Amino acid sequence: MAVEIFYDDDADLSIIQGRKVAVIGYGSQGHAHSLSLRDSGVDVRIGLQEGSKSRAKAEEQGLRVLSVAEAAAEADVIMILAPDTKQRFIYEEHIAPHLKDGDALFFGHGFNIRYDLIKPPANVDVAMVAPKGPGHLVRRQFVDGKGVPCLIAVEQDASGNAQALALSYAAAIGGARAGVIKTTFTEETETDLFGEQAVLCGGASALVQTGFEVLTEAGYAPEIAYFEVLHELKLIVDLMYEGGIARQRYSISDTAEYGDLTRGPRVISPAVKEEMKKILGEIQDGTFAREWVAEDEAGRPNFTKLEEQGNQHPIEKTGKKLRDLMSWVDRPITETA
Ligand SMILES: NC(=O)C1=CN([C@@H]2O[C@H](COP(=O)(O)OP(=O)(O)OC[C@H]3O[C@@H](n4cnc5c(N)ncnc54)[C@H](OP(=O)(O)O)[C@@H]3O)[C@@H](O)[C@H]2O)C=CC1
Ligand SMILES: CC[C@](O)(C(C)=O)C(=O)O
Ligand SMILES: [Mg+2]
Ligand SMILES: [Mg+2]
Repeated sequence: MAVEIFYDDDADLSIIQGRKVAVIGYGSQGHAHSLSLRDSGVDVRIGLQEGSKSRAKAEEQGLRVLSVAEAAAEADVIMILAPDTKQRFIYEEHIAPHLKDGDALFFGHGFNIRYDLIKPPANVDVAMVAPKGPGHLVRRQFVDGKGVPCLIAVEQDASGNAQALALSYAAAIGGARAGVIKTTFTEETETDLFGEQAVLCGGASALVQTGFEVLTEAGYAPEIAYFEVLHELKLIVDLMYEGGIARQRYSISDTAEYGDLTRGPRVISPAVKEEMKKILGEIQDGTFAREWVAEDEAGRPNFTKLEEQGNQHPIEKTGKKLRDLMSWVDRPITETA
């Protein structure tokens, strides 16, 4: 079935401009949504926990920061942009007691609804506006007059206007400049988790690290290995982004293209595809969600260990040295947060 895609002309910005929005969290997504909502003429306040590291940044940007409970009580659209594993506690303690008839509860990712961690009451709209890109680029694209595509979904339409409200919100953060696709909480959650685990983050990071290891273990200079498997990856992906895999293949040499066509499927072999299917199965049957929630509740021992191992990988040291020589590359991921 063809998806529905909406653009600026389909959205009514005045809907979100007529509401009071609370953004809970001021991290990667939170700062991008809040600043762009404000720049789009929306009445926005930020809800943060006591002692939050993010408070100073939000206040420096001229935003009004309240406690989560105060922000939720004041607002009629509450967008939860705190970490997925913390959302249910924040919701139960600080948001649920302040929900009123006609309020809207918004999410930037469907995890807590898809896995039944948050169960909102029947008298509020429950919708999602999920940018398909990192928050810092969501903001950077907005400032540059462009946008990151967004997904919208409505889980509960108490008002009868939840979709128009979600589309209006998506337009206010620049999403409708690029395209807003209608989906469901289930489809967004499962595809987002699969994408980040198998391809965008897990797959790509492991591919780059393994390529670097193969070259350096074979005696090649780490600097050459770094340029080959990491730095140049962006240039190749930029071509895919602009014109698909076909454009990338048009631009590379025919020697590279022959290697691509014949060796690529050996790297991403049928066994890799089978593993990807297993990963998708663990997302669909809730295994991954249960594991991640339990890992967080246990204080993240495995997460911390693996993150540290990643930081110690030799490619990070080589990369830092080389990026220090290319002033334009190591641009702060945002000028605002
Ligand atoms: N990162 C991304 O680009 C994307 C994220 N998403 C989704 O957006 C949501 C937010 O993710 P992300 O932006 O990465 O989160 P971050 O980790 O970058 O930021 C989380 C923010 O929430 C605050 N916070 C933490 N605990 C609490 C609390 N108890 N009460 C109130 N605020 C709290 C943090 O404050 P402090 O600084 O004090 O820790 C911080 O400001 C998630 O649902 C995620 O899946 C969706 C698309 C892309
Ligand atoms: C790809 C990672 C992501 O899903 C994103 C930036 O969209 C995330 O959860 O951060
Ligand atoms: Mg994503
Ligand atoms: Mg994600």
